[in-house]
Amino acid sequence: MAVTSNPCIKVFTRAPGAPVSCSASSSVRFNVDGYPFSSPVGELFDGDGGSFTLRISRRVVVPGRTLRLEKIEKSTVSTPRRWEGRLGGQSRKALLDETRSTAKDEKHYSDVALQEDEELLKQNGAQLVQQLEGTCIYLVGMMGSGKSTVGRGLSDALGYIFFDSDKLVEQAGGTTIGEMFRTGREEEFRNAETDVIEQLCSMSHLVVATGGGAVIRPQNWDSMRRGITCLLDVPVEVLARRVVAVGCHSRPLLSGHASLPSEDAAYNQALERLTHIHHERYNMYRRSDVVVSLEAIARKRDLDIETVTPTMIAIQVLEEISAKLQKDRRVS
Ligand SMILES: Nc1ncnc2c1ncn2[C@@H]1O[C@H](COP(=O)(O)OP(=O)(O)O)[C@@H](O)[C@H]1O
Ligand SMILES: O=C(O)C1=C[C@@H](OP(=O)(O)O)[C@@H](O)[C@H](O)C1
Repeated sequence: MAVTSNPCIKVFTRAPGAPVSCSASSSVRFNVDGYPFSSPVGELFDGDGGSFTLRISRRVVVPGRTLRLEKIEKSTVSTPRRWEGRLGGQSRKALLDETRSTAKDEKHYSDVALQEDEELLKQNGAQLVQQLEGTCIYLVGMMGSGKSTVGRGLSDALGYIFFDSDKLVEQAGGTTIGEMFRTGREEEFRNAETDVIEQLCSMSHLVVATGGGAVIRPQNWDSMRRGITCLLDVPVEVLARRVVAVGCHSRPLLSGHASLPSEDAAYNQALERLTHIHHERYNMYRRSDVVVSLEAIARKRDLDIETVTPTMIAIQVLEEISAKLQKDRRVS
């Protein structure tokens, strides 16, 4: 993933040879490997019908390849709806699967109840997207708090694009996070994470699952403050159970060098490390614009905390963000 200032990229219309007609108020929206960009046509030059070159004035991620233009829109603030067809179905299914597997005891949740939540999430998403006007959402929180799982569902409900910053760091470095930590390159990982977050923050219509440690760097906050930050607050005992269930190999801060004799031992080790990290970072996590607490959702719905589904959490995230936006509007 290369970062370039003032890059020029060649853009082709969907149908080669089709005329490109843009008015001064148009904006061009397209995506590169799933990264959405938009650029006012003021920066567009060399149009020749089927293709034209676009100068991008902001710092953006440019893989240096030919792009296919998806749409030219008449307004600089465009709706993200056009992404729905491509991304929506799949991530909605993923969230539903995750939610169903979370509802381990099927007696807790009938299909009707699950569908009602799904419906509510969709409705809340459709309402909030109007208020958000493309503002990005950054999910922060401890390892295992559900940033990736909940983030996918949120992006689907909003018609936003979802990114997991850990995955982008791995793609950029051509290695795994586990490998970077194992070979003593945590600093390199943190720098790459900062780069990725900085690049993402120049875009719009994104839900970003940040890495659990993104909050430790003020520079990351400077980037994330361009959007809305949301903390997923999950008790450490729940986190430990989750990460042990999937194995700690992809979370190097939790896995030791020696393999542990039992699941109990793995749980105790994870709990101890998570408690320590949580204590160290607590004040940084609390800087988030909104806080979504798993305990509060469980109380509100009169549920056992372990049975709160990702869909329920995504609904709460939308509610908290909506309340924050309304409050901000009242104040200004
Ligand atoms: N609400 C939930 N209930 C039960 N398990 C969950 C929930 N949310 C996430 N998980 C599980 O916890 C693990 C960690 O979730 P993940 O989304 O990867 O967290 P993060 O991105 O914050 O590290 C995954 O195995 C996921 O399936
Ligand atoms: O808390 C941390 O410092 C880390 C959290 C991980 O991300 P998840 O929160 O997605 O597990 C990953 O970025 C890396 O292992 C470091």
